[in-house]
Amino acid sequence: MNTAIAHEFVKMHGLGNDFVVLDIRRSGLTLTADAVRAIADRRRGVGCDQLIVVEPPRGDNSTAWMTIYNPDGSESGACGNATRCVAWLLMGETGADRVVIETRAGLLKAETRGDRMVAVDMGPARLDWRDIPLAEARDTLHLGIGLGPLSDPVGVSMGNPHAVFFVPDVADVNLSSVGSGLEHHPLFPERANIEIVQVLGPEKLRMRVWERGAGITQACGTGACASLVAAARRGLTTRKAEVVLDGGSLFIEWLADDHVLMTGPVALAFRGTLDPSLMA
Ligand SMILES: N[C@@H](CCC[C@H](N)C(=O)O)C(=O)O
Repeated sequence: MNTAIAHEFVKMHGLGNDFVVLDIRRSGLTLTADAVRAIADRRRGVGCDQLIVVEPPRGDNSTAWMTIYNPDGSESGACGNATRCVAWLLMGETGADRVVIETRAGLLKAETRGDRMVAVDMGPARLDWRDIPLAEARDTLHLGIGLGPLSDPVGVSMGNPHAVFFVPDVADVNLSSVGSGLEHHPLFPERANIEIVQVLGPEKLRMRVWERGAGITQACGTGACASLVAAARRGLTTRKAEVVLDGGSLFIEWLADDHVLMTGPVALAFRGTLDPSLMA
């Protein structure tokens, strides 16, 4: 471990879902959960919704491995907005217009769609209760749980767990008061990301999110994918929709092979150097 070295980072976001991106492909840094929490702290660290570590590829078919940490120090298998950001950085390095990134959710293929727009194949939506995972066998189309005004979500795994609740109007739900209770519901042994979704039309959804390990964020890429899959499964939309989040829109398509394609913007805010004390 080389925690004494000051590490350079890039601060990026996708629709206001913000990330500290640490490229350790040459430095070989090992991060503790305490270091993740310190870097993600918005007052004493840099501050972010997720800390993203770019590592050397583990297989032959990708450019890099990406590890995703939430600000509470926990690790997630997937992050849609960060995948676009990291893909954009890696494509910028080589000048290529496509790249493959390895994650715990598998190999994710990304390609540029013009100026700071990136499309990522987020892999297949997984709908079996064991994949989410749930604590017991249930029909993932009707999980049958609820809290306050929210009831009966759809369960979807995009490499991370999601519970999608449909509501008449997202503005009427106090997400801060129900988010944590649903994230920690006993049905979700690995906790869950919680989406509330309003159907605006057959190809348009409005979504707000309470992210596992992070709380309310302005956008969640995997949450947008899970919401479109849940809406299409319930017959509320077609398999393609614009998902309007607090931070802006993502364009999601659930392809015939069950893979979910996500297209949206990336933004680079600044570059900086982490003080070694944050990693001690
Ligand atoms: N912001 C993300 C999801 C980040 C991980 C999530 N909080 C989890 O714990 O699964 C996205 O854009 O998908």
